[in-house]
Amino acid sequence: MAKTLVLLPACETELQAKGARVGWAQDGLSAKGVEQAQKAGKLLTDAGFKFDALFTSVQKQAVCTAWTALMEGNEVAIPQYQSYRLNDRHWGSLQGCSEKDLEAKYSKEELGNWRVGAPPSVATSDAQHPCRDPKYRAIPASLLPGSESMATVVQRVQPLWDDAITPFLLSSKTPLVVAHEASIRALCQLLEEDTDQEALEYNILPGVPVIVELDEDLDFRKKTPLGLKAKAKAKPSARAAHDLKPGPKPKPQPKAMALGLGLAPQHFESFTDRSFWVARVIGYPPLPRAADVGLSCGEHSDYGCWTILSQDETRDALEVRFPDGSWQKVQPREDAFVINLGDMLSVWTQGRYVATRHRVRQTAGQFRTSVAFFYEPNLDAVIRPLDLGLASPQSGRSFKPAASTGPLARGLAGGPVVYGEHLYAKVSSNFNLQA
Ligand SMILES: O=C(O)CCC(=O)C(=O)O
Ligand SMILES: [Fe+2]
Repeated sequence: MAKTLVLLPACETELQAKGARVGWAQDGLSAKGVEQAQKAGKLLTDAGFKFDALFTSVQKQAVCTAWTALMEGNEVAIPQYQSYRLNDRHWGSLQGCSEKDLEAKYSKEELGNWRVGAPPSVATSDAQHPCRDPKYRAIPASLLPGSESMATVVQRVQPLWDDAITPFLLSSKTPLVVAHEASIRALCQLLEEDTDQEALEYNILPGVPVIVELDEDLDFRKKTPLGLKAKAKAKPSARAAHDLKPGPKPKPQPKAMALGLGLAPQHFESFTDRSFWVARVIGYPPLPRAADVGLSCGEHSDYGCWTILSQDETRDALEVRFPDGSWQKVQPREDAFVINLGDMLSVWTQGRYVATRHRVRQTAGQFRTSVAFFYEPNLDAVIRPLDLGLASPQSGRSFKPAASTGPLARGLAGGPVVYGEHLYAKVSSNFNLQA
């Protein structure tokens, strides 16, 4: 059964009416903001919504919006959960500044970068830093930001989504989430599995409720703003009728990997949202049958997350190394792909998932073709062992570290590896790029 979630973006505040950025400041609604919230409440009541729980930030703006809206209906006995995880984005030293002041003080480029990236941070000694605010006393200092990028807002929102909101949805209850432009954007980004740039395109308007439909596994189906007049559609031109209609973007999401490791489905998204994936069609001319050691593709493990490999019908070519050191043939099957786990998956899981060592010996008298899709982390992703509650690294078992030096060795020993560094080290040792 489909699930429904209602998101209500907080209404205009006094500071916003003056063109300033609120961030984490406490700021009540402006007269216009109160009207926006009342209108939202009427829309939700008229549409027949009944809520089982209310989630807000700990900011006046969201709490006032929520209750002004709810006062328009008769449902006031709802459990309310407040969390700093739904706060607006912390704008660091830009907080409270008007757009005009910012334009005078900073370059267009800087302001452009801070749409996605973190603006200059406030120090913990600064009154604007949340650690100075008794409201956040119970929250570990390391979680309280001095400024935030879009990505860190997503990280902040995610645990609340995973641990608090999803249980309501899974038991078919309808939660109302009243939060801020940035936290609602982050929540939608998580649900829609979009990148920061894609999320910048969302139209999140103060006081305009967004009805989100999810399927029974909580996968995103669609979101619809309530009460916005649909824009008149331009008649399609003859040319447009011939254009390819863009479908949903293919986004290989390592969800199964996250779920299989007991992590939240989106856990790997920030490591792979700019995946350095590669797809290769590989041709292997036959080697002379007599060639004992002639290898078409020498022993190696793949570099990143995993590889999906399709082999043609040539038999006896691909071989996989087993823990006892022996080589086993991996014969092609029409109904199956070969999945090779990569080095970074080994680092993440401390060897629980072994990066398969494999090679190709193409001795059949025919030309062999294989197609490999290498799914890799972002080049700048920092990979370090996950906290999976493993008793100890399983290096004693079947896991044989493939490198004794370099970034991979560091990763296997528990340290961080930047994927691009590992890739470069591996490719340069394979192809002698030092020259
Ligand atoms: O062609 C194959 O079967 C394997 C290719 C491979 O392992 C690779 O290119 O990394
Ligand atoms: Fe490979």
